[in-house]
This record gives sequence, structure tokens and C-alpha cells, in this order.
Amino acid sequence: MYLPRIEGIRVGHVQKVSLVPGKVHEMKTLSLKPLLFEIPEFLSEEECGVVVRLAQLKGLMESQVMVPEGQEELNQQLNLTPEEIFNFLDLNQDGQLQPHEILTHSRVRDGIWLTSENLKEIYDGLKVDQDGNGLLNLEEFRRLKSDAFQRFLLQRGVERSQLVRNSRHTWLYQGQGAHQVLQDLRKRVTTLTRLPSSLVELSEPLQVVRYEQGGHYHAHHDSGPVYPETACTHTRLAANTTSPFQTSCRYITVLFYLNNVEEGGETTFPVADNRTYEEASLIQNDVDLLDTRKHCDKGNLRVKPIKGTAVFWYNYLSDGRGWVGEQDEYSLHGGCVVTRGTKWVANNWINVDPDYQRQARYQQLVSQQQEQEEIISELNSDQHIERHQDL
Ligand SMILES: O=C(O)CCC(=O)C(=O)O
Ligand SMILES: [Fe+2]
Repeated sequence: MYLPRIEGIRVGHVQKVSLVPGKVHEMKTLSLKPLLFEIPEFLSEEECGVVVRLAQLKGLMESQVMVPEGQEELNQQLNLTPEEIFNFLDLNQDGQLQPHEILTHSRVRDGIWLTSENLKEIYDGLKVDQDGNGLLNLEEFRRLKSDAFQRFLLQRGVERSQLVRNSRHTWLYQGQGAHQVLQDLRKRVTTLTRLPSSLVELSEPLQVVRYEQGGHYHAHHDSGPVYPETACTHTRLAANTTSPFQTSCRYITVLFYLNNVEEGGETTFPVADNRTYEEASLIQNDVDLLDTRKHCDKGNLRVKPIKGTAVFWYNYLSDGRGWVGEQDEYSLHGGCVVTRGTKWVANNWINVDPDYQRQARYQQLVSQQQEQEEIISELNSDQHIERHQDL
């Protein structure tokens, strides 16, 4: 098995692609880092309507719950000393915690969008940053209880607009027996990405998302970095060991716009085609490029949601040998706040394990299971016929 990658050539390059009989689509390169394309009219008006109605029929749930888990407990279970936590947070190991090191961690952990101003309020309120330089050394850090941030937020009260993600979503199965539009969509995604259909078929179901007016999704990566010990959620079955590190291994994201948004709701790629990627410079005191409520206008690239358009990008680089390589950090993206109207999108993620052998083992396991199921169902139907003959 080998993973073809579509060539971007250069930003603005347009290639014609044949995805459905009797129609030629145009696929435009939007950026090379990440490798990102836009295909207008990927879905017809009718197809967009069907997907939205199926999602409504199934019912949508909040994408994120409001109450974070009790962190004090977790830390006690892990039994970490303040030194250990400090070292873990100090990404660049300079003996000081920069605001971005604290913010990144607390946002991932609690799902609440703490801002630089919140951080300053917490430091001031608890008098932790005595030299007032905005950085915490170990001694200052010791003055912070591990649940200090949560206490602060709970006292304040948290609104949905302060979450990392403020939307509702549902999942739609696309396999045999699913609505024809959903099956067609998956076939079209296979043709578009030129990936083996077995891979696409074993990927996550379609995720349909609805943002109300005021909804947003702050900038994030759809899938995490891979270390030698990282396991993929989808190939858990085929893993020989259990790993504390798990990510969803979403090689490609295909994002569909299902309606026209009255105002706002663009998809932002704040560092697309940047010369460098530096996590530290993303969160500055005055401009936080990850914040899609405040600073969408300052990112490098924004895609306007147009009904029927698809965009797709690679969340991982190639390993140079036809398989998945390292995470592409430039794939950072988010949904800008919807200032007027509602926004409907759908995500098709294509899951590939960077560990080729594990992906292969997983696919083999699934196909064995499917064969067994077929045999059983055949046996059952034979019995069925015999019983009828007996009568
Ligand atoms: O709503 C958007 O434009 C982006 C959605 C997104 O990034 C996601 O659902 O992972
Ligand atoms: Fe995303």
C-alpha cells in the first residue's frame, strides 16, 4: 500500500479534476504549508440540504461540555510534585514559565479559553508573580495551587463563548446501507484524495457541525504529533502494547461547507505558508493568533464558507517513502466567530497510522472479521431457507 499525495505546484495553481460523471471540477492550491486545496461545487445544493437534514434528524450534541474534570484529584492520582509539573510545562526548559506555556496547557486541559488578561488577573489576585515580569519561576509557581485556574473561572462563571469550541455536532455513518448521498460523498472523497478506498472506508464517520450566531472554534490541529510510542485511536485493536499517548491520526481533513454564512465563520489558517513555525510567537500579549473570536483578521489565510465548496489539507507530511511522516504544524486552523446567521460544515477525516505495519495489521483484522460475519450471515440465511422447506 502506498499513499499518493496531490501536488500543490504553487499557490493559486488550478488543476482540473474529474470526480463525478459529466462534470469537471477545479481544484485550487491555497497554500503549500500546509498543502491545502479548495474545490468549489464539490457538493450540489441538494446534497448539502440532504446532509444537513440527516444531521438534524439524528440530533446534534454540544461539541464540548462546560464543566472540566477536577484537576486536584487527577494530580493527586499522578502524584506529581510541583517541580515535576513545572518541568513538564516549561517547554523550552529555560527555568521560567512564559504566559504561552501556561495558556497552551490550560486550554488543552480544561477546554476553556484562558486569555493573557485572565492570566494576569490570576497572578495579580494570588500575588504569585511578585517581580511582575509576567514569567513564573519555580518559586513563584509553587504559590499556585494546581486548581487555581479552575477556581478563577468558576468564580467568574464560564460562558459558552469562552470554550475552545462552541458548536454542536453529530456523526453520520457512510458505509453500506447509509443514505446514497453519504455513500457518494465518500466515494468522491476517495477519488479526490486518490487514496486506497480501503483506507477511506475504515476512517471516522462524517462529522456534521452547526455553529449558531456567536459560535467559533479556536485554532487547533485536527491530529497530534507522533512520537515513537504514540498510538492511533483507530488502530487500537491492532496495537501490541497500550500507550499513554494517543492521537486520532487524521492524515487528511476534508471540510465541506453546507450553507452560506451571512457574516463571519471563515476557516482561518493563521500560519499558512509562514517562513517559520514558532509556538511562542503565536500567543503575544496583544495579539493571540489562535483566538478566532478576536484575531481572525490577522492570520495568513482565511477561507470564506461557500455552500458546496470543499477544502482539504494534509495534517501530516510525507515520510519520503510514500507513507505518513511527521505532523505538519502549519496545518493549524480554526473556525472564525459567526457574526451573523448560522454555519453548517462537515468534516471527513481520513485516518492513517504512521506505523505502516500497524495500519496493515489493523486492516487485515477488520477484513477477517468481515469475512467471518459474512459466513455467519450466509449460514443463517441457509438455515432460514431450510426451515421454510421443512414447513
Ligand atoms: O468550522 C470551521 O471552519 C473549521 C472546523 C474545524 O476545524 C473542525 O471541526 O475541526
Ligand atoms: Fe479542525
